[in-house]
Amino acid sequence: MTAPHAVSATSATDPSGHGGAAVTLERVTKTYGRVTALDNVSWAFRRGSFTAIMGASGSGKSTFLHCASGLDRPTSGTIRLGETDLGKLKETALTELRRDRVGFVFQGYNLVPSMDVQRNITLPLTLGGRRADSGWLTEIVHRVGMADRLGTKPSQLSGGQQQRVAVARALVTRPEIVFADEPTAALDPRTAGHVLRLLREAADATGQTVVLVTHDPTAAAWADSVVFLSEGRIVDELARPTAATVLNRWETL
Ligand SMILES: Nc1ncnc2c1ncn2[C@@H]1O[C@H](COP(=O)(O)OP(=O)(O)OP(=O)(O)O)[C@@H](O)[C@H]1O
Repeated sequence: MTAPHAVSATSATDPSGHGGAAVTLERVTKTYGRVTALDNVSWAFRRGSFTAIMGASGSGKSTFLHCASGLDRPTSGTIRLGETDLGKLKETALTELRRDRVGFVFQGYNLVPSMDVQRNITLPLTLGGRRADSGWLTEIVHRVGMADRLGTKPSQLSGGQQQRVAVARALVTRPEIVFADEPTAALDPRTAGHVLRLLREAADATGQTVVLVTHDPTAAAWADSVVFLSEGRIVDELARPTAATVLNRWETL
């Protein structure tokens, strides 16, 4: 499956300031001992945009995603989700923010084996003591094509089906932003295309902001723009990417 031409943004930055940004990083640095994994990074993800993050192994992609999503705290700098300064939140509040306002999709699906598809999808709501909005639940279950598998356990699903359940789980709280870390790395190209289409739809149909970490130029081509990391810094941005232009830019970095 090939990616459609990117449809909306030509830039992930927000020229109007923080008001239009889902997540803003200001001079964010993350060090591990002597290693500087993120080096004074500033960036804003415009609401409703779909951005791919690319870079060589060790360039800081996972660190970027973990800091931007509140999974980890930077050594210095400021990260805001909307107007909320993550650095000002205590651990419990940060956990609740991640559960209620952020969606995550990982390479390994991370479904709970003992729970059926429906319970896996609604888990973030259950953990937050909330009930599913039945209209929204029905919509996302149909969107990911799992309406007839709600009683199935993850072990009875293919990798692509499990990842579609994980996407539904990421969307069930209507998060402001969805972070996806190599979500298609274990999938064949056609199945990967199905999963990427779901992320594209999340941005286009529901205005969610999507940030995708990937090594794959074909996957990156589903995004509105590609941000390139090298040695912990943002070194380039490519708008309206195609697999060919991503590959070309990658080779000339
Ligand atoms: N927990 C950690 N402890 C020490 N060093 C770390 C830790 N996490 C990351 N690093 C280092 O920080 C740098 C950036 O790592 P990061 O995992 O963010 O890169 P990446 O671009 O996601 O790599 P890959 O594509 O291989 O997953 C690397 O030099 C890595 O060794």
